[in-house]
Amino acid sequence: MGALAKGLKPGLYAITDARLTPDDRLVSCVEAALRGGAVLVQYRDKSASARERLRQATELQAVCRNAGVPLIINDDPELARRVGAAGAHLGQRDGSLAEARRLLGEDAILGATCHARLDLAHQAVAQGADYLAFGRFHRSATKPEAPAAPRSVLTHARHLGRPVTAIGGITLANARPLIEAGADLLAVVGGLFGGTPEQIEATARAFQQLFTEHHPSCLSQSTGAQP
Ligand SMILES: Cc1ncc(COP(=O)(O)OP(=O)(O)O)c(N)n1
Ligand SMILES: Cc1nc(C(=O)O)sc1CCOP(=O)(O)O
Ligand SMILES: [Mg+2]
Repeated sequence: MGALAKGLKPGLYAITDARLTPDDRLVSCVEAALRGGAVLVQYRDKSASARERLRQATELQAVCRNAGVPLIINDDPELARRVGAAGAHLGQRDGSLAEARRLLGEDAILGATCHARLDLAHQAVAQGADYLAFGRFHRSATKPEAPAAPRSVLTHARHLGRPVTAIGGITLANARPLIEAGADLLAVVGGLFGGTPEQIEATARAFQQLFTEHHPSCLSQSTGAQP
């Protein structure tokens, strides 16, 4: 499998977190994930002020642009517009995908949370989502209240013709069956951003290696890995 629509590539989707990637290490942690080959980054912060969020998102946009990797802003299409990010991720209570599309334009990447529900995925596609996120697949310290999802939803969702993202409690130890079930992207917070920048880089590289093993032709350009 090669590149997906809108320049998306199969691989690790690194999601920031106010606890694990606090302000003083946000940029170094994301840079480490990018060095390890993360193919997509999401800025997700539920606690910072609007002013802090603008500054942090601006910094991450510069880092991601340098790396040639799209930055997605969680919950907030207006912030995505202000910092020139590639797109936004919206959950079921985060407002309309159609309005986000109007605000950000046709080229923007819009992601939608679908939990374990294919009906929500169908709706999201009809409303213009570019990728579909399902989860949670394992216990998540980041979002323990997220409803559980079976791996089979990843396989079924492939028929919808949008990149399929898995999220929730994903680690190197449990990632492979999710890729085998059909995940194009693995969205990870705790299973990536727990350690030092060196550890984050190594973990990101190991996630990417799982994709390379599953799709031997698809990642050599993005990671620099030899086939
Ligand atoms: C890639 C990805 N998938 C799912 C989510 C969760 O979105 P949402 O349900 O809106 O919950 P919050 O992240 O806003 O707490 C996500 N952010 N990213
Ligand atoms: C933000 C989020 N959304 C989820 C969902 O199921 O929709 S699970 C989740 C948390 C992901 O963090 P971690 O990798 O640490 O479990
Ligand atoms: Mg949300």
